[in-house]
Amino acid sequence: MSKAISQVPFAVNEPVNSYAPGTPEVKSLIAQYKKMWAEKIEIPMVINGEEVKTGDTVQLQSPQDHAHDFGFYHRGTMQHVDDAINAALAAKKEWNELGWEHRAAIFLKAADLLAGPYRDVINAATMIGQSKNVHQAEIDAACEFIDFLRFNVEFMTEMYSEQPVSDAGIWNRVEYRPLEGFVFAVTPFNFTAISGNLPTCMAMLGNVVVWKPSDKQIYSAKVIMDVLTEAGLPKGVINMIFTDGKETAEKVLAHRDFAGLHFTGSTKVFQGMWKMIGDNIHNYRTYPRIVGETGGKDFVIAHPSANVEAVATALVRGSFEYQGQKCSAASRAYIPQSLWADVKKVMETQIASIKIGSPEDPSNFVNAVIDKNSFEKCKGYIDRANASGEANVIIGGKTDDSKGWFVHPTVIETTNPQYESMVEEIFGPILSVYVYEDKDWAETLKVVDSSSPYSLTGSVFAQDRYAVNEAFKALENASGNFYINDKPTGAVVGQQPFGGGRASGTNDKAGSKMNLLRWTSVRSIKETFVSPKDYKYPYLG
Ligand SMILES: NC(=O)c1ccc[n+]([C@@H]2O[C@H](COP(=O)([O-])OP(=O)(O)OC[C@H]3O[C@@H](n4cnc5c(N)ncnc54)[C@H](O)[C@@H]3O)[C@@H](O)[C@H]2O)c1
Ligand SMILES: N[C@@H](CCC=O)C(=O)O
Repeated sequence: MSKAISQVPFAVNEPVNSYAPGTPEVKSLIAQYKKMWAEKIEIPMVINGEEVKTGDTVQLQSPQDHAHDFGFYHRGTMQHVDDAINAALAAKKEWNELGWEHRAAIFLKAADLLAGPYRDVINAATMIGQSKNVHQAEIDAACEFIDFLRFNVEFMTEMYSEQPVSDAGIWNRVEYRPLEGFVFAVTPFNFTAISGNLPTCMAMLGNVVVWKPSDKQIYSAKVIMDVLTEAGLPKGVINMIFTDGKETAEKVLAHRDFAGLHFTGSTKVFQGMWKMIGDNIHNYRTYPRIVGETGGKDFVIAHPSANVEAVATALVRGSFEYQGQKCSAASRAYIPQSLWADVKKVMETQIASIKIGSPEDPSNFVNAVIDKNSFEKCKGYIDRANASGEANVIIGGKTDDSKGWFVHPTVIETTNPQYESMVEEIFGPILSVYVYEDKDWAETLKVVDSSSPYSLTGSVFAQDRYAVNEAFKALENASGNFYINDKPTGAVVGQQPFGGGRASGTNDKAGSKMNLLRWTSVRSIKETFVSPKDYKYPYLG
């Protein structure tokens, strides 16, 4: 244990590389991409620090070229789930007893490895497996993940420093114990950083983890595990398994030592897991912590005083970066009649200049959606809008699955603010727009607040400060992250703590002290220096 109270390095956000044409960093990253594209990677599970190869292999296909398989992973069974739980529980005592500085050092080292020798590798894996362009890979897989690691170390020490006051003659302390048992991280395909953050932030606090990444993010998940291993993470602390989601949940969530779920993914899956936890509530040693960040139907509302170019640009970037596959993506917009023709014109011009294709060419702004299911889902919304009497596809609408899962940036205009694409999460490059009469601003704020079950992110655009304030108040519970004159995506760790309420999650704010607190169970300690020796109150003589 520690014999000093030490200060961790001050966390600052990792600078984002430009990858401008001709720069050394873009040459290096594209060379890495080509190298990894040509390899056939074999990806085992990692249980108790050992690579586990089952022989039941699944090919990995790239979204931008579905005929190209870049490797395979080993699929596990329920026996591997048991093995992972047992490995985690076996590692618990030693990991918990290791001083926090040693735990912190491992994750700080992982951050430095990602910032240095692994930067191209994790970015390239994210480009190949998840179809992100160089900028989207850089802000996610490199920068956001590095930020999570460094800031969480700082938040952990801030949290540990928060101590109660003590009256004369006594010393009050609190200690932040890890949860009793093991914790379960279930992560989505769309952010490498989230996949890295969910298991690591819990492990940092002394917890032991069973981690099930999405089968669509396995390549970059492997890189995360490689980095953690090189950084010195002891065996069994984080166990990575590639097993069926539902079956795994049924097994893990029925275990007596299950102590917490850290989930990011769709609302329906999270609700199913919450229900399973409820059904098992009598089986547990302790009440499990449940943290879930889930779906979104994120809004942009413009006031008649808004700047046209700013609105149009926020819609183009907010809706189409990473093909709209961000939980924060702008997917419904409310534009006043007086601005609509101009906003539409700027959007048409900007979208016409967007290049679509493989991330291997950094000039492609839009790449492929994750898989066939997503492609079909997007196509369904486009086809139904084309056939609908109350909606029109006014920009884009083209899809092409001949080589990869490409859906062109699409804008649907509808006369019905309750139209399906205005209220349902699509998770693709499709923006729906409802044009309102300028006089209906206040009524439209009510529609924004009430027409979707989600409450993740949202933006208001206005130059009129009274209008900003009106939206701020009317939309108080309509989003967990609220933006004024900015797009609703791109939260930065340490700057905009991220998460939403209603059907969007438990709003425990990833990358913040609020989240870390959920993975601890506080013990209060009171020590009396000179203990009383008589039961009588002073006035009883
Ligand atoms: N709010 C946020 O911070 C945030 C961030 C990223 C993504 N998301 C959401 O995630 C979704 C997209 O990610 P996705 O497609 O990977 O989500 P998903 O719900 O399909 O999968 C998430 C994880 O759950 C697992 N899973 C799937 N079915 C399961 C089941 N029945 N039981 C247990 N586990 C199961 C998957 O294998 C994966 O690991 C979107 O809804 C998006 O809004 C939210
Ligand atoms: N933190 C990211 C969203 C992650 C969800 O997919 C953002 O703010 O855009």
